[in-house]
Amino acid sequence: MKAFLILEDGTVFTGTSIGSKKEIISEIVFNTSMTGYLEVLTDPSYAGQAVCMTYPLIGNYGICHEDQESLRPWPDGYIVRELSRIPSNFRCEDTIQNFLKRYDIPGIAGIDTRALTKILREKGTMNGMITTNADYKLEEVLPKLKAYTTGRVVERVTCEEKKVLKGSGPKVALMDFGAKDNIARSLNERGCQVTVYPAFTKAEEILRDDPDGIMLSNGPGDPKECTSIIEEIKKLYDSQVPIFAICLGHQLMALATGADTRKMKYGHRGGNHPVKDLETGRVYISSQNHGYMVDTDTLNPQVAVPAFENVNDKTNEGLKYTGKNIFTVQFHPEACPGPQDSGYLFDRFMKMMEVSE
Ligand SMILES: N[C@@H](CCC(=O)O)C(=O)O
Repeated sequence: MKAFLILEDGTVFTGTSIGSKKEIISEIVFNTSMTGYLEVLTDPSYAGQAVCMTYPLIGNYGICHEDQESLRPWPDGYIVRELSRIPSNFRCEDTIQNFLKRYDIPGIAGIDTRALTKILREKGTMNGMITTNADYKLEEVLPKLKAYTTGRVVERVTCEEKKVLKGSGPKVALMDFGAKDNIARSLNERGCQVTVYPAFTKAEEILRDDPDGIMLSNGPGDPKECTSIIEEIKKLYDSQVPIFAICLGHQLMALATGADTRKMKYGHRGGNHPVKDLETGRVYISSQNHGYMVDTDTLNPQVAVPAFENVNDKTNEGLKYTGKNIFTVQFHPEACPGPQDSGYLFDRFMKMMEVSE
């Protein structure tokens, strides 16, 4: 069956329908990772977006549930050049096709994903529609695409109840704004006892549990939509508990302490983004997935200073908080998929918790 991807600028791609036949409108973004499509699909930060994989063959090693970053796939839609019909891998338990169908996620295959990516890079991220309805009327679709906004998405992806994961070491409170499982895993591997809290938990409740450290997770959407969460993060900042934050967590901490964030032209999503540690000058290759960034012009150096910078476009990739045991990164040190270069940042967090004992 044919499917159509209609972009806000009027471009239409015709391909083959994959997954569900449902019609969706979403923000269209691209990810340049060459592998790890399952981790991308199950990364809650993609909620509210339809993701185009630029690698031309997707699905060839199938779905292995153990590799998932959360319980389900989250994108509104999925866009690929070629979908492997017969995955080959001894760990394979399912196909992308079935996986998308099971969760009612529509997609489109067989389109020129390079052409699509070039449009998004030149004009910036835009909204689009994936539909199997060949009788669509462009003049009716385009105003809908222009009017569409992602809105609040953290509430869709956060856990419902607080849960304690095994461990005997330092107690870490992990705020789940849409956390990838590998964040808790990276902490567990270092012996931490991780307690995962729903995104809207009050700071008082977290602090009452007396954590040794607080971890603010990644998550979907525009950080400025998270107004009530930002209020709680202000209180966490005022406590003396060491804090480490990733991606959305990094943006929320910046907003909570008076800095501003803004939307990037087309964001960073992929497994090979070079980031420079501004203290040592060393460059690490990082996994990234973000469409917003902290505007360093709005930083008050008495509150926070840049700690990492993207080597490609010089955008901010991390902050160190002045006089505080707090540091935050825009990239994903837990990787998955991606290079393990920056995994040492979890060790730094462990040291921060030791020092503050
Ligand atoms: N939703 C935010 C953060 C992404 C994340 O935490 O992975 C952004 O796109 O910039």
